[in-house]
Order: sequence, then C-alpha cells, then structure tokens
Amino acid sequence: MTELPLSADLKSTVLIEALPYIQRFHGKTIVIKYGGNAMTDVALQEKFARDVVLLKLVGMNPVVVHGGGPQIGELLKRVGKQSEFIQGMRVTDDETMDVVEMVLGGLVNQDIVTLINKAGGNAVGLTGKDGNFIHARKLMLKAPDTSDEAIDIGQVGEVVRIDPGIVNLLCHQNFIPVIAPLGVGEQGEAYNINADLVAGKLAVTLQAEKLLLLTNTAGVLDQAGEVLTGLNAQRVQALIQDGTIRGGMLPKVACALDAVQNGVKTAHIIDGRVPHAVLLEVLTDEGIGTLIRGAAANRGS
Ligand SMILES: Nc1ncnc2c1ncn2[C@@H]1O[C@H](COP(=O)(O)OP(=O)(O)O)[C@@H](O)[C@H]1O
Ligand SMILES: CC(=O)N[C@@H](CCC(=O)OP(=O)(O)O)C(=O)O
Repeated sequence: MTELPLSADLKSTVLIEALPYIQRFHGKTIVIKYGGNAMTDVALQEKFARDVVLLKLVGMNPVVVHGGGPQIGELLKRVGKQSEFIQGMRVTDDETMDVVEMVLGGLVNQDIVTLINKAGGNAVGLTGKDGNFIHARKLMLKAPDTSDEAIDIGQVGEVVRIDPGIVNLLCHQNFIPVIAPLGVGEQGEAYNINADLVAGKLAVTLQAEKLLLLTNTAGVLDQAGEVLTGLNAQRVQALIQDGTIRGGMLPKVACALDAVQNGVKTAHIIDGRVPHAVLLEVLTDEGIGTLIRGAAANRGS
C-alpha cells in the first residue's frame, strides 16, 4: 500500500505533540514488558526496537523485560513435549526448564538485544541470574476451589526481591537493559518466572513512571470483545470472578494492579500488534489499550 505524504502542517503538529511528554518523562524510567505473542512479526519488532531507542535518546530510561512463551512452546514441540499451563503459568519440569533457560536467556534475549543495537541503541541482555539480581522462590499455586491446597507446578518461581543496582548502573551508563524473566533461588537454582510478574516487580523496585505491557490483544476486552479503556481494582476483581479475564491475562492485570498500588504512576496493557505502540502510548495524546488505575490516574498521563 502506498502511503500518502503528510502535509508539513500535519507533520509538525504530530511532532510537537510529543514535546510535553518528552518534558514530563525526561529522566523517568519506563518498564516495557515485551510479550512473546507481540514479538512474532519482524517488521513490528524493528519498529518496537526503534521506539525504545527513541525513548532513550530523548532522555528517558526504557527497561525492557521480555517474555517468550510461544517461542518456548515451539521448541518444546520440536523435542516432543507439550506445553501445559495452570492459572497462566507454565508447568515446568527439569527438561522444560532447560528449554526455558535456552529460549529466554539465549535466543529471545539476544534477538531483542541485536534488534535494539541495529536500531542504534546500546542494549545489554541479562537474566535475573546475572549479578544475582532477581531473587526468587518456588511458587505454589492455590487451588481455586479449596483455600489451603497447593498445586506444585515445578521449577516456577515468584519474585522475592529485586536488587536494582545492575539495572540502575546500566541505565546511568546509557545502556538499555533487556531482561529475561529468570530468577535465582537461595541455593543458586534457576526459576522460570512469568515475565509480566517480573516486569511488575521491577517497575515497583525502580519506582517507574510507567509500566507498559505489550501483548497480542487490543487491551483487556469485555465479554463483547470491546476494549476496556480504564480499570480499577474492584472492576478487575469482578471481571476475574465472572471469567472475562482469564489465562495469560490474569498475571498481566494482577501485576499491573500491584504496580500502581505500590508507587508506579500508570500501568497500561497495550496492543503490541499496532506499529509503534510504545511511541503512541508514551509520546502522544492518544492513549491506547487499557489503563490500570491506582488511586488517581488520568487517561493521557
Ligand atoms: N479479558 C481478556 N482480554 C484480552 N485477552 C484476554 C482476556 N482474557 C484472557 N485473555 C487472553 O490473554 C492473552 C494474553 O496473554 P498471553 O498469551 O500470556 O500474552 P503475552 O505472551 O503477551 O504475555 C490474550 O491473547 C487472550 O487470549
Ligand atoms: C512461569 C511461566 O509461565 N513462565 C513463562 C515465561 C515466559 C513468559 O512469560 O512469556 P510471555 O510473556 O510471552 O507469556 C513461560 O514459561 O512461558
């Protein structure tokens, strides 16, 4: 499709719209969760990388946490293993953990680092095992119908604590951290952690201005498939209870809520299939996707 040239007027209007956002977010940290489902198209990946580089160049501190669920699923399939999820978490036996480490810590992480560097940034890839910075412990899920029965899903972790030193160091030295969601336990054992949860905890630890969760839907959808543009804790609870929010969307809304209730200014679940979704969310008046509200957050902020 041939794109029509923009008039000079329109171009300058669009460009100047970014000024107040650049001023407001200068020096601020933006944690971006790049979901495995949002990173399947090469052209979109390149646009994502350019957005991240642009944010860095105008003085913000973008920190990327990536997923890789579909990519792990593909490699598991090739070695003859099925993926199994309970409450949005991958059941992770020892063999699965090897694949998880290979895909998250290796393939996906390095692909994103390369993309950002090709776009002119200085990205550094790391996992939570590097510098022991994401402390984790084994996650036991609660059975939905009973209050005290726990479900063991293997080598899946939850974040105990994040030591932000290495991330701050990289940001201040002009690097863009690209983080794989692997944690380390007390005995040095590795844990597979849902990337949304890592992004949320990291955003809280860094007291980020924004948490952006890029995924493969237009945002959080209601029963009719319409985007819910704003959600608070009460509404989220009701939507989980009536089954509207389920599967992979559960950890996303949970961590977004946790983030805004613990000092992150705003959390957004946005459509990673939209070209330049990050730029549109951060630098324009046009809010996209679902804004998760803490106490007092406005659209467009
Ligand atoms: N209410 C909802 N609105 C939008 N998506 C939902 C909802 N409930 C469940 N989902 C599912 O959650 C998925 C996003 O989670 P996930 O597949 O884990 O994405 P990602 O890889 O980006 O983390 C959507 O593709 C959709 O299938
Ligand atoms: C425990 C758990 O489920 N870990 C995830 C980690 C990757 C991830 O979260 O990837 P997405 O963001 O692309 O879904 C997994 O193994 O798939």
